[in-house]
Amino acid sequence: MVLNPVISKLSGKLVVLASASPRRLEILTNVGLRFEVVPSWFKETLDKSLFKAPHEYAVETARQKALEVARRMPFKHLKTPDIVIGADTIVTVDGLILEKPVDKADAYRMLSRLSGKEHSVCTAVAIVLCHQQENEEIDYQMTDFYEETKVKFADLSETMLWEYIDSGEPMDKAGGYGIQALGGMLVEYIQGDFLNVVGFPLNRFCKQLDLIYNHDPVSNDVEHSVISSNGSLTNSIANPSSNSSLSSPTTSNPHTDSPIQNGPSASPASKVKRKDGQSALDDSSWALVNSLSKCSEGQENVSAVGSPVPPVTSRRPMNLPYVVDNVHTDDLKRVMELMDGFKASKVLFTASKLRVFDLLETRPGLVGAEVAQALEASLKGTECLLEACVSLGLLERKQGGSSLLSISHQEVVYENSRLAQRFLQSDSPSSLLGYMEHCDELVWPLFSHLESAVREGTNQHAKVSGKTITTNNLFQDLYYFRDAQKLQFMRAMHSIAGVAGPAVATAFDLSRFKTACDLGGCTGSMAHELAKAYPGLSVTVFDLPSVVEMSGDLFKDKLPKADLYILARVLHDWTDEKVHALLSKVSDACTPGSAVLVVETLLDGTRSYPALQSLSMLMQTMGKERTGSQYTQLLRQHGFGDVRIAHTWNFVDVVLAIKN
Ligand SMILES: Cc1cn([C@@H]2O[C@H](COP(=O)(O)OP(=O)(O)OP(=O)(O)O)[C@@H](O)[C@H]2O)c(=O)[nH]c1=O
Repeated sequence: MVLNPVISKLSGKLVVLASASPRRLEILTNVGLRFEVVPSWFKETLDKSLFKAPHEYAVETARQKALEVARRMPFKHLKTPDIVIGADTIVTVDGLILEKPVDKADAYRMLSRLSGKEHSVCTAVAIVLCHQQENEEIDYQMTDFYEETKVKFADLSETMLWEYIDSGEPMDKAGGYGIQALGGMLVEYIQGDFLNVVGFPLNRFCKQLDLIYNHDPVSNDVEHSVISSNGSLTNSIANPSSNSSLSSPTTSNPHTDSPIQNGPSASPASKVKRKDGQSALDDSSWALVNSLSKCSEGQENVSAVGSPVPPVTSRRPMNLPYVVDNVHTDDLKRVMELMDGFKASKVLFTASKLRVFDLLETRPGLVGAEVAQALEASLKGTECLLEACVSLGLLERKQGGSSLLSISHQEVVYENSRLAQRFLQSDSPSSLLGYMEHCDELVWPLFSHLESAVREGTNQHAKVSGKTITTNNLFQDLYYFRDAQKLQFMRAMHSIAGVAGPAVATAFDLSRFKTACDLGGCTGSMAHELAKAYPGLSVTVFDLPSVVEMSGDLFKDKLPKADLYILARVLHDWTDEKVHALLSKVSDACTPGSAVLVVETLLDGTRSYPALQSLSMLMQTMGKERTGSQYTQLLRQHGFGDVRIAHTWNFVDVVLAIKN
């Protein structure tokens, strides 16, 4: 091949593309490369929070994809490749990593985020060179790189967005679009390598091959990780022909600062050194990975630091935990978090109820015994609770660092974390204590009957309080039954509106409206936020007689006149039948050009908060959360033609619908 002497260097070698992406296959085929495709089984589930920058996540994923295939082929395909190429493409916007959408709602979420903005597309490529030695062991050498391209999207209308999503194109593509096809119509400009966006940075790949195959190994400075067959690793100058001269497989542990032998005990992610000499994970990740590896691996593996690691031959796949353990570690961490979720919630509720955060606001730096005394609680229980709060990031332990073993309890003092100062102190403007109390007292007991709720499809109050709650007596018999319950519910709604209100008020420009009426507006905190954001807007609150002065039943009484109606966390309480009844009333009260602002948590198929909240509504009211398109459809059926959706990434999202 005249055009590219680099590609021709690969002829006669068994080159494997560890990717199922048809785009990568096409790009490499087009330049005359001969290769086999063996899609990687590596699941893209690395914990993104463990990486300092998005490209590090992509690089590590590409490495794992390539390594998985390189390690699998000798056993499953009974042949050893010479070179395995893995890649991973991610889109980053607003500090978020977008991969392939899981469904249409996810694609919608991604594309609406990209609309009108510039974002980055990063493709990482990992190249694994495999060399079978005479004793049949295999040496793996790896090099990696990433390429970044900026892409600017035009403003996308709802119609355009949905037409594109309905074309099916977004589903197998990072960020939910394909620049090479219909998605090209969404793009205003790009800065950088086009093929990098499509999924493979060909130019950079050729340069990398050139460094590997055409340069004098002594003069080139391509540093890359080397994983020998026994799982150990070092950094070396690229020189596949001289694998016998690899330097000793040691690197240093950032925690001990002592040289350690990287045996199979080290986490795959922490084990591989990056080109810049940094571990792919930061220090805190070391602690996490190492502690988790204690759970998932044998003790002798963990204690292998400094001790010789028994050689592993290519015939012993069971002793090659490199890829497998990484997947298991992430999955195990996730499942442990889920199993413990209820304990964490209860720790949060209990510490809030005992007013631990208020105490430490007024008296920061108390020792456990002082907290116990102030709470009139046991020392043993208080210390356990405080430590649990520290582990959950609610409190900070001061003096003596993080090791409980190295300090006596007397020296340990506690302070509120930033999160607690913001959301858990009762005098904070964004305090969530009211909502937390509601979750603890009302929602928590209902959730112990989740199985019945799922089987029966009804609310579970009869099991908890012996009271039958139907949609006819929902508020009077449930939330407003006694003064104490009413106040608790009002505090809950008030605290959510306090946190979500500013984002709701500014999700759309509402300055053209002169009068607004918050239907079911409870304590008026959402109304207050709107009035604050729009000084020209006069807002009234309409709710049941026991709640406000301007009172009435949304379903029975005449609605006050306004040119903007607000329905904040109201529709999710009701069945579709009741929602139709309510929207028809609101629509009748609207004149053309006036509007309704629906404030709800929108189901999007990905976030857990709306999905769990939907179960909560089933158990409380027999209502449910809905998707943006379900609300759009409902509103259109009631004469609201122009429907727009804004995601606030807060408790609630916002739908603005203008009456025809
Ligand atoms: C932004 C963009 C992305 N893509 C495709 O998005 C997938 C990313 O996913 P991945 O996880 O990197 O790869 P994969 O498809 O799952 O394959 P695999 O390598 O087996 O993980 C790749 O396909 C890319 O082409 C396009 O086709 N066009 C674009 O404009």
